[in-house]
Amino acid sequence: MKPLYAQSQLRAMEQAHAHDGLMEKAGAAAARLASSLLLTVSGARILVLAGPGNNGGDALVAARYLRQQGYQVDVVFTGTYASLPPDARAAYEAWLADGGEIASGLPQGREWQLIVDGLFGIGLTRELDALHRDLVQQVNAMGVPVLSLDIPTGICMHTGRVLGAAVCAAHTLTFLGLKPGLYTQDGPDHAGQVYLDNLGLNAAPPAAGFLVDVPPALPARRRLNSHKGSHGSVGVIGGAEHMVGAVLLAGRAALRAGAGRVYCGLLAGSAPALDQGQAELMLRDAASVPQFATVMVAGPGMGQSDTAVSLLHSLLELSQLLILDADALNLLAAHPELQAILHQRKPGTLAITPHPGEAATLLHITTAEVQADRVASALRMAREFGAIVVLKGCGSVVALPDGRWFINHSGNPGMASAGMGDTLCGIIAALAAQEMSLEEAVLLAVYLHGAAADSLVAKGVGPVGMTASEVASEARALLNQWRYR
Ligand SMILES: NC(=O)C1=CN([C@@H]2O[C@H](COP(=O)(O)OP(=O)(O)OC[C@H]3O[C@@H](n4cnc5c(N)ncnc54)[C@H](O)[C@@H]3O)[C@@H](O)[C@H]2O)[C@@H](O)CC1
Ligand SMILES: [K+]
Repeated sequence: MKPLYAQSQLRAMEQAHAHDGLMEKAGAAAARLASSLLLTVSGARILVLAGPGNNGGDALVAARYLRQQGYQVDVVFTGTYASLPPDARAAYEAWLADGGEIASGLPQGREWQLIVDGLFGIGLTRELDALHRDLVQQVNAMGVPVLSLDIPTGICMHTGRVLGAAVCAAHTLTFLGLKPGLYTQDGPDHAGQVYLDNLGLNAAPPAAGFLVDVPPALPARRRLNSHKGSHGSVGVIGGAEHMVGAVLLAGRAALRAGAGRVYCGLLAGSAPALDQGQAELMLRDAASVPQFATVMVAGPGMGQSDTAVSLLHSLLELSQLLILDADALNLLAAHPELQAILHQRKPGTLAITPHPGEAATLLHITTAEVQADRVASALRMAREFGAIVVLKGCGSVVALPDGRWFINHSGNPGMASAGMGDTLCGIIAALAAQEMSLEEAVLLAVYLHGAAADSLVAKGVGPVGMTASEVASEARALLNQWRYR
């Protein structure tokens, strides 16, 4: 896992090393990356966009090095010399002293092989003004690869939100530390490939959060002398009329992620007695399922009937590890008496897995407000519900009641299809049933779920048409590969 930093921490790093020539190092690193990206184009022409702050300073340093290497470099500067911060002013002067020229608008009739975006970095505090919005839109329309410095201009470093308009970069060279906005919400669509240069600062402060970009803790290796009872029992409750499949998907995923036994409790009156496609699943009366299971999932296709409410009520009062999704979350939002029970549960025994719409219902705000700051929304739910939270979506956020948070770095848009959430719940439950803590199970399941989808894309199964069942099977393959090979 890699550390993610808040703006205040990055500022503190900058200030602690104010005399270490960080901007010079940042610009030099940018020039190195730019020329490596341009290897095949000798004498290429590069457009460098420099904004009104230190991000612009980085760009001006990069421009100078690139020009010295023989590239033809056009600089467009959108700030005013008199308002430049000192390092950026020095970079501006050095560029001119080196023979470089400055334009205030895009030169016409030129073609560039690369654009370096140094308009705004972590100092962007508000929506882009009309001038910058227009420039960003023109850049995006050119179809030329863009290297963004620190963060694509227009992306909020904390939230990944687009502030008015944002540069769509092919590459982002980020400095000192990774920013959450590169990895969630709209960040991943704009950042392209992300490279980190720590500018020689090896001692980093404690992280604000973490990027989950490698498999987190795995379940223990199985003892040879083990039996199905050694690998835990998962129960899944839901599946009201017309929604039986949601429970079966969760149950099947739990089997594939290694649960020793899986029980499914379906609420539908017309529910089958057997899963024809997965006879290993044990279908039982919903109310009886918790007595067989060490870990429970409730919510997939559960509906909002009185029976569902009373089942959920009794489940919340039991001591098993519990994962709530879908309708269980809607029920929780609609019934304050259910919420009251949550805080009586032992810490670390409840996980909730809302998508942004369900999160909005739980927090009584709009989906747009949830998405405006996904990390803050997830942390708020973790606190208010005393639960481990997975806020699903691009860059799923895992938040814990003690304030720790994580952004998941696996997955792809092929996962935006029905049943993926049910599969995730089943995987979480199976991992928790195999003696992982619920926190460990959630982190591994979220990463594994996305990694399985990525693996399918690499094999040509998706992103279009990838199914939740395929993801569950691929997750099984990866889990075995990571643990046993
Ligand atoms: N100071 C240092 O030591 C270092 C700074 N670095 C670079 O400096 C960047 C941060 O620099 P700054 O703090 O100067 O911030 P930026 O360069 O990101 O932008 C800040 C400037 O833009 C203005 N601004 C903010 N939002 C605006 C908007 N919507 N429309 C118009 N103007 C707006 C601010 O008033 C300020 O003048 C980093 O992202 C990184 O690229 C790196 O070189 C590392 C070292
Ligand atoms: K930038």
